Order: sequence, then structure tokens, then C-alpha cells
Amino acid sequence: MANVTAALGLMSGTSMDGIDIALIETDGERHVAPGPSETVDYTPGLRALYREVLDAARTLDRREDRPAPLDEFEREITDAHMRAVTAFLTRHGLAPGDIGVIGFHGQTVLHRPERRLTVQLGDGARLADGLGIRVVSDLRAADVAAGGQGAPLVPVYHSALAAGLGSGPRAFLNIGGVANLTYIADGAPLVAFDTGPGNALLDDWVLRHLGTDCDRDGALARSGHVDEARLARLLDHAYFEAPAPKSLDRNDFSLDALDGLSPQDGAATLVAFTSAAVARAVAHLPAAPASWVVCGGGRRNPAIMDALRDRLGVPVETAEAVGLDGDAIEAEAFAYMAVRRLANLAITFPSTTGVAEPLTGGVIHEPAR
Ligand SMILES: Nc1ncnc2c1ncn2[C@@H]1O[C@H](COP(=O)(O)OP(=O)(O)OP(=O)(O)O)[C@@H](O)[C@H]1O
Ligand SMILES: CC(=O)N[C@H]1[C@@H]2OC[C@@H](O2)[C@@H](O)[C@@H]1O[C@H](C)C(=O)O
Repeated sequence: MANVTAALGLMSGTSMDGIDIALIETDGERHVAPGPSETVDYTPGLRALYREVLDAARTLDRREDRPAPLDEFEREITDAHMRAVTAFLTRHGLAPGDIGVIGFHGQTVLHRPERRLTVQLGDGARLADGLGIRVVSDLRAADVAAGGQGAPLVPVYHSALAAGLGSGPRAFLNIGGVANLTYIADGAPLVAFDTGPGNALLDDWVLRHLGTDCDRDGALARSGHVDEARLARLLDHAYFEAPAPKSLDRNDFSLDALDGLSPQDGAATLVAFTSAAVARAVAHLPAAPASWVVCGGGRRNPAIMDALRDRLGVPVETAEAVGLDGDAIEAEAFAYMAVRRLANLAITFPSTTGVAEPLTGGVIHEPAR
């Protein structure tokens, strides 16, 4: 096979739970061989700093600005990624010279494509120099600068994975902090967009009421009842009517509509919100998917999976059920996109981000040593 590269992908998503690392071998086209993967948790200190940084980032006008504490946070997460890669390589008996490229997503702190602004913190040059490995970073910026949504980016990789799963209109649903889908049908362009909230609102609600990171196994939501009136209020948002392509910032929805609810009923209502938003997304697809493959942390929440099955009425499976690793797909995708960047292949398309022409993306950083 021509030009197969060993590539590492690094993703730290809007849930801010940690860094996902995945190794794949790929030609950036149809050949994809996933290797080992792991997640390295962020420290509680870094998670707390992220919440401060999200507030500070709201006022940014230029993607290169780094007012405090963004500068400190960027250094800290870059170094956390560096340590994570070093440990990963050691654990798997690999040397920097074995890796052709790293795809480094960084941490999104602001996403306002309508202002042609998307900000991912993470210093690609520092990472490349520190590790002695070529890095591709800032994979969203070119798309947004060209008028695209800059998200979701993973569809190009979902499409490569779907090629190995047989035919039939299928949707991949990633439930991270925000949820996004990719619709794949034979011979048709990909359709992709963010569906609405994923886990982030539920995480915020649980942090506020229980002081814990997430509603582990959906236990809180399963002990509550959906407040249908509040759910209707949450769904009464222009985003759900808007045609695709479209994308969201982590903070586009708030918990205000849930004020006064018990922790249990609030959690149940948020699970209903996530699943109802996915069901609303079907109207924006060329046809209803015959089945759904769910990846991202939300697939571990049985309350969310049950709610999706109820609302979608077709098979809804975890990535594992079709032989994929649902925790690693996003990180694998950034490895795949980095290889496509090196080959100048497109990573975004008119039907996935609304960009006018298929476009590659990412800045290449060659290591100084
Ligand atoms: N056992 C579990 N029970 C309930 N929820 C879970 C469980 N495991 C993970 N989650 C949820 O998944 C979230 C992490 O998801 P994931 O790692 O896909 O997020 P992410 O990488 O930040 O996503 P994205 O980049 O797509 O926003 C956690 O914050 C939590 O809400
Ligand atoms: C701006 C940004 O970082 N968006 C993330 C976020 O998390 C999920 C959803 O919102 C998706 O649009 C995207 O991430 C995935 C990896 C993507 O671009 O495909």
C-alpha cells in the first residue's frame, strides 16, 4: 500500500474530561488500521481553569489573542499533551521516529463561525519541538476563514470507517459535550452537523447539584421524570429549525429553563433534550437513517441510549457493536486528518461544514530538532 503513515491523534473535547490519544496507520484515504488508544484524565486543577478560560474567551475577537488566563492554560494543556504522548510511546515500545505525524486538536474555547472565529488552544510548534515529531494543529481555522462552520470535522473519517461496514443509509452519532452526526448513504454526499447538546449540560447540572463529574450510568436521570413543559421550552430554539450545515459552541444552551427542578427531574429532562434534539435532526437529512452507530462518552449513559432508541425507532448501536472503539474514533479522526493534510487532501466539504469547495486544513509544524 502506498504511503501508509503511522499517525497519532490527540483530541480534548468540550467535555473537558481529558486527552484522548489514538494511533492509526493510514494512507489518508480508504486504508485505516486502528492501533492502541487511551484517555489521560485532566487534573481537577486544569478542569477548573478551563471553566475560567471559557468565561474569559467569550470576549475574544481575534483567534491569536491570548489574554490571561488563556496563555497559561494553553501552555499547561500543551505540556499535558506532551507528557501524555511521551507516556503513550513508552508504554507501547515506540520511539518518536516511529510516528510520521501527530494531529493535535487542542481545546476549543470559543466557536463563533458566524464571526469567522473559532479558537482552539494548543501550541503546535511547542508540541512538535518538545516531542521531536511533526505536528498538524489548528485543523478548524482554514474552514472557518473560508466561510465554513469549522465543525464537525470527523465526518471525513466516519466515511472511511463506514466503507468497512457494508451499505445502507447509516448515521454516526458522536455524543461528546455537544452531539454531532454524519449521514452516510451510498453514492451521496456526506451530510453532517451538530445536533444539539450532548453531555455538557448534563455534566454541568450534575456538578451543580451533586458536585460530581457526570451522571454515572445515567443513575440520576433514571430516577427522575421528564418535565415536558421545560423540555418544550428547551426545544423552542431557532437552532433546531435551521438547515444544515450548522455547528454549536459548548455554551449555546443554558440550564436556565430547569431552575427549580429536582436534580433527578432536571437530569431526566436533559437526557430527553439530548435525544429529542437528535430526533429533530432527522428532518434535515435526505432520508431517515436505517440505523445509528453511537460513539463518544454519551454511549456509556444508558439513559441516553434508551431515550434515543425510543425516539428513533430504528436500531441504535454502540460503536463497539459494529467493531469500532467508540472512545477512540475522534482521536483517530485527527490522526487521519493530519495525514490528509500532509497529502493536501480535503477534510471539509460543502455538505459537512458549508464551505464553498472541499478544503484541506491544519498548520504543519516541523520539529526544530
Ligand atoms: N459511564 C458513564 N455514564 C454516564 N456518562 C458518561 C459515562 N462515561 C462517560 N460519560 C459522559 O461522556 C462524557 C465524555 O465524553 P467524550 O469523551 O466523548 O467527550 P469529548 O471528547 O469532550 O467530546 P466532544 O469533543 O465530542 O465534545 C463525560 O463528560 C460524561 O458526560
Ligand atoms: C468547535 C468544536 O470544537 N466542536 C466540537 C464539539 O464537540 C462535538 C461537536 O462540538 C463537534 O462539532 C466538534 O468536535 C468534533 C470532534 C468534530 O469536529 O467532528
